[in-house]
Amino acid sequence: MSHSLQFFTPSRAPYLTLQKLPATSYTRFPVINFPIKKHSLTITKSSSSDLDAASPQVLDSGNGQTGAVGGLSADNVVVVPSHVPSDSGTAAGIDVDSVTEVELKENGFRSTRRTKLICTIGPATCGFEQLEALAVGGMNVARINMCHGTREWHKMVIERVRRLNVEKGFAVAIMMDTEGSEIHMGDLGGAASAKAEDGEIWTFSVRAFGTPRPERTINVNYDGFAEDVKVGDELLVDGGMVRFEVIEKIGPDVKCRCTDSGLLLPRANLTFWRDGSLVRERNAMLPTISSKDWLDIDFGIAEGVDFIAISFVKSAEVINHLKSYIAARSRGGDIAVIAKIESIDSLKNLEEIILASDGAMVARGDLGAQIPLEQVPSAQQRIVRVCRQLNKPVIVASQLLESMIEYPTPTRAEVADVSEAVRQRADALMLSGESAMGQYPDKALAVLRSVSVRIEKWWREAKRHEAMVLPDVGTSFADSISEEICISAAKMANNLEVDALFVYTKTGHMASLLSRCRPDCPIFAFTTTTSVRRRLNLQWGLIPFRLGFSDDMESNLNKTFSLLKARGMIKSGDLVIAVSDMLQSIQVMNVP
Ligand SMILES: Nc1ncnc2c1ncn2[C@@H]1O[C@H](COP(=O)(O)OP(=O)(O)OP(=O)(O)O)[C@@H](O)[C@H]1O
Ligand SMILES: CC(=O)C(=O)O
Ligand SMILES: [K+]
Ligand SMILES: [Mg+2]
Repeated sequence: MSHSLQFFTPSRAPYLTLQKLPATSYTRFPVINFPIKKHSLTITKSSSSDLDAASPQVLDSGNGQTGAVGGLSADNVVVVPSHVPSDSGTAAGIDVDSVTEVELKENGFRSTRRTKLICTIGPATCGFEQLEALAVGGMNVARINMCHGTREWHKMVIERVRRLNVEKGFAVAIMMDTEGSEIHMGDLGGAASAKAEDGEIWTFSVRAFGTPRPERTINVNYDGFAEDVKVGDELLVDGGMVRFEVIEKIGPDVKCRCTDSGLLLPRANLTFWRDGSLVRERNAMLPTISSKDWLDIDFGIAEGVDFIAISFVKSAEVINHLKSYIAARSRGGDIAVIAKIESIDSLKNLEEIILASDGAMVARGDLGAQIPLEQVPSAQQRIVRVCRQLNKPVIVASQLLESMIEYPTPTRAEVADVSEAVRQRADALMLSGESAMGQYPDKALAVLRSVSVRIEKWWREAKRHEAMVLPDVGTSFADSISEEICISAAKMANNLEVDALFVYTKTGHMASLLSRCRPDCPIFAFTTTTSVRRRLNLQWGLIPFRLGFSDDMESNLNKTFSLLKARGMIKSGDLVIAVSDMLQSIQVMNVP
C-alpha cells in the first residue's frame, strides 16, 4: 500500500488549481482507494500486483557497461547490473558485489557512509591495483592535479579509473584540478623534495637553471617576481611550511635566508608578505585561468572528466565563462565546475561565486597562505554553510591527515579536524599528499571512512537535527515546489524513521535537494544517465544508481523493489518514501 501526495503544476495538469499545502497537513489525509482528480492534492492507494521480477529492467552502476554501484567497502552500497549495454539499454537483472550485500543484510541502510571521499592520485596511487584498492576502500572521486605530471600521465590515470569502472563495476568519478596562475616554484629538477635549513641562503629566480639544478636554487614561474618583492619581505612556501626572508636582489635572482626550516616540495605555492600583510601586486592581475589551464581544460573535456575544479577563483565571472565554454564544447555540457575557495578575493565574492558554480572546495592549503591561519576554521564553516544553503556540494580539502604522509596513524588533532568537517556535514572530504605521494594512502582513506561513519552515527543517535533554515533557491515556481517536496519528504523521513528515501531524477536536481536536507536515512537516487550518476557521487548521503525508468511512478517503484529485493538490498516491510522529478508527489510505503 502506498500513501501518495501529489502536486500538479499547471504544465502537467492545466485543469487543476495549483495549491501548495503546508507539509504538516500531508499525513493527516486518510488513505482512499481512488485518486481524487478535482483537487490539487491526491492521495492514492497503489497495488503491487504487477510486481514482476522478470520484467525488463535496468539498474546500473553508472559506467554504462556492467558493475557495482558505489564501492566494495563495507560502508558503501553497491549494486551491479549483470549486462547493461548503454544509457538507454535494458537488462534483465542486477548483480550486487558481495561486500555490500553482506553489509546491507547485516547492518541495514543506516550504517552506510554519507560523507563522500576524494583521493588525489599521484605517484603513490597511479597503478591499477593501487587505484582498485582505493575504490574498494571507498574512494568516490579520483582527483588529478594539473600542477603536477604530464598530460600523458593524467590520461593514463583517467584510463585506468575508467577501466576499473568498466571491469570491476565501480563508478568512481574524475575531478580535474587546474594549476591556476598563482606564483609557484618549479619542479626541483625532478627531485621529490629539498630540505631548507635555518640560516641557509637560497636563490629564487625566474631564470631556468640547468640540470643538475645548482644547490639551493629555486625556479619561480612568475616573470615579475624579482621586480615585485622587496628586501625585507617574508617569503612563505606552501603557506608557511618553510619561510625565508628576502635579503638581496641581483637582476632576476632574489637571495633569501631561510628563517623556518622545512621540506620544499615540487611546484609548491609561494606568497610574499610585507609588514604582516599579503602582497598582491601584479600577480593579482594574472588571469584565473592561464593559457596552460585552457589547454588542460580542453584535455579534460576531451577525456570526459566529471568535474573541473578551478584554482584561485576570484569572481563569478570566470565560472560563468568556463561554464559556457564547456557547454559549447562537451556533449550535453555535463561537466560540473567546482570553485576552489583559496584566495582573499574568493572569500569576498563567496556567495556569487558559489551561486555560479556547481560546487565548491574549501582549499585550506592555499587559503591558509592568504589569510591568517586562525581564520581558516571560521572561513571553512562559512563556506560549508553557504554551499548547503545554495544547494551546492562542498568539499573540505587539505591537510586532513597530513601526518599520515609519513606515519600509519593520524594525530588526535587530525581526527578531531576530520570529525569537525563531518559534523559540519560537508559533502566530501579530500586527501591530497596523503594519497598522492604518502606512504599510507589506503590507511588514510580508512581513517576518513571510519571517522565519517562514527560521527554520522553519533549525530543521528543524538538526534541533532539542525534548525538550519534552507532558503528557497529555485528560480521558478515549479522549482520551489520541488524544494518544498524535498524538505517535507526529508522531514517525514526523520519523523517516521523510514529506512530509505528513493528519488527518481533525470537531471539529479531532486536528489541534490534531498541531500541538502541531510536526512537521517540514506537516499537511493535513481537516474537514467551514467554521467549524472557519477556526479551524484560527490553529494552527501546519495547512493546513486542508474536505472531505466518511465514516467509511471508505480511501475518504477515496483521495478526497483523487485530489483533491490532480488539482491537482498531491501526486504518486505522496509519503510520507504519516494519522490520524483516527473511527478510532484511524495509517496510513503512499505516494501511489498
Ligand atoms: N600527479 C602528481 N605527480 C607527482 N606528484 C604529485 C602529483 N599530484 C600530487 N603530487 C604530490 O602531492 C602533493 C600534494 O598534492 P596536492 O594535489 O595537494 O598539490 P599541491 O601542490 O598542494 O597543490 P594544490 O594547491 O593545487 O592542491 C604535491 O605537493 C606533490 O608533491
Ligand atoms: C586543494 C588546494 O588547492 C589547496 O588546499 O590549496
Ligand atoms: K591545483
Ligand atoms: Mg591550492
